[in-house]
Amino acid sequence: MKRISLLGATGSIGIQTLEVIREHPEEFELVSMSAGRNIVLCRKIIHEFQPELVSVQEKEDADRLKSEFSSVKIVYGLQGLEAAAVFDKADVLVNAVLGSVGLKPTLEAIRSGKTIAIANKETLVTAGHIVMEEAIRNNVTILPVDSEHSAIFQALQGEKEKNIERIILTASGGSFRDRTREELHGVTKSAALNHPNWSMGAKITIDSATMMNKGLEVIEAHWLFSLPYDAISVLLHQESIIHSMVEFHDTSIIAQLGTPNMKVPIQYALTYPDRLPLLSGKRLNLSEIGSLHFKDMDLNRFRCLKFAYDAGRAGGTMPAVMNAANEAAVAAFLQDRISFLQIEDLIEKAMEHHIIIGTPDLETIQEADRETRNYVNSVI
Ligand SMILES: NC(=O)C1=CN([C@@H]2O[C@H](COP(=O)(O)OP(=O)(O)OC[C@H]3O[C@@H](n4cnc5c(N)ncnc54)[C@H](OP(=O)(O)O)[C@@H]3O)[C@@H](O)[C@H]2O)C=CC1
Ligand SMILES: CC(=O)[C@@H](O)[C@H](O)COP(=O)(O)O
Ligand SMILES: [Mn+2]
Repeated sequence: MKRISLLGATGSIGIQTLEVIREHPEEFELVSMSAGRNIVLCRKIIHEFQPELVSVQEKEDADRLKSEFSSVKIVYGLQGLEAAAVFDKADVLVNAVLGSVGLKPTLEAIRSGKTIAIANKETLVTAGHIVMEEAIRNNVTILPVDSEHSAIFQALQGEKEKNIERIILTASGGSFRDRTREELHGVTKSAALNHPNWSMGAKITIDSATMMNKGLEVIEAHWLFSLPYDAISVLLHQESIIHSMVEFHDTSIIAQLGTPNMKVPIQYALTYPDRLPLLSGKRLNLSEIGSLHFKDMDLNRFRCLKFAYDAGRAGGTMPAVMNAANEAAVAAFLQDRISFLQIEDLIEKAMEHHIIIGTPDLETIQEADRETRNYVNSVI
């Protein structure tokens, strides 16, 4: 029996993780969890899964839940997130919270010896060097949940790092894949939120439309697989059937395929190195699909991908700054405060404005994150 702590239980990945737990009650148990502000769903999850510790974002919500669930330990805020992450009865932390708020709880969970199943890509983007160092120091395994990284991780089983030529992350192209830059002026929020292949939370769906999602994934891959940026490439693949590939020096390419279903990588991270049958979800039928399409990535069309390569190569505080600018800009777009194309303008401005600090510690990263959010909001 694997005992799970789940951060972001009320989100897209969180809900799918709960489905995996529900489908395999003999294998998995939810022992602690966090929600943000969706208290209606949080309450339902507590009733069904009966975790021992629950964290929510706001104190008022925590007070309300305390009066309803006397046998559950209810905590709140950033300290609450950390308490849920390090809960002593948990073996594994599934980090599916949104944004760089996921960083500190991940580090605390690593220090307390938990295996980490990481969906929260912002954690690795902002402080990959610290996270990976801490994981090595504490002999902790970090298992990818992001579909592309899970694909690469699966393709690398039994392979030697020294034989890798490059990895190829596939990108669907998002909601505006077939539009030119000129056609992006005035696009609506609802059009941007209409991802062609995946049903995901709002922020990552916008990241997908700006191609920042792939940019974050390039940096995430750099840390997870210890590869230089020159060995990480991105390929447009509109069907999201090949989730990513590894090319070896002998020219062989190993790819992982499947219908777009996040329960596969979530479940694999929870069962690794074993597998379990997936009890819900469509099997891939290639003859039904018929053909798959591929196209080189145009960095002038998808500027956010270029920003991410630049930030990753620059290193230091720059990836954290790029990420914070993106989080602030996407939040503003979702609140109808800026247009779609202003997202990338704001990220570019924030990166130009920032003076890099090399090999930053956690406090320096958190300060750069705060300053960048303030800067972006002041520009808006
Ligand atoms: N969705 C997907 O298919 C994929 C997602 N990812 C990554 O996984 C992470 C989660 O994505 P997704 O599930 O789509 O996001 P959602 O927006 O659907 O869910 C986010 C979760 O985090 C909680 N949350 C948000 N802000 C805070 C906060 N400040 N404090 C505490 N809790 C908070 C939300 O709570 P509430 O809703 O209760 O307010 C919710 O539970 C992201 O990093 C994303 O990039 C990676 C690959 C695929
Ligand atoms: C499901 C998942 O892992 C997302 O990160 C997905 O990859 C988004 O798709 P694109 O960013 O390729 O549009
Ligand atoms: Mn992904």
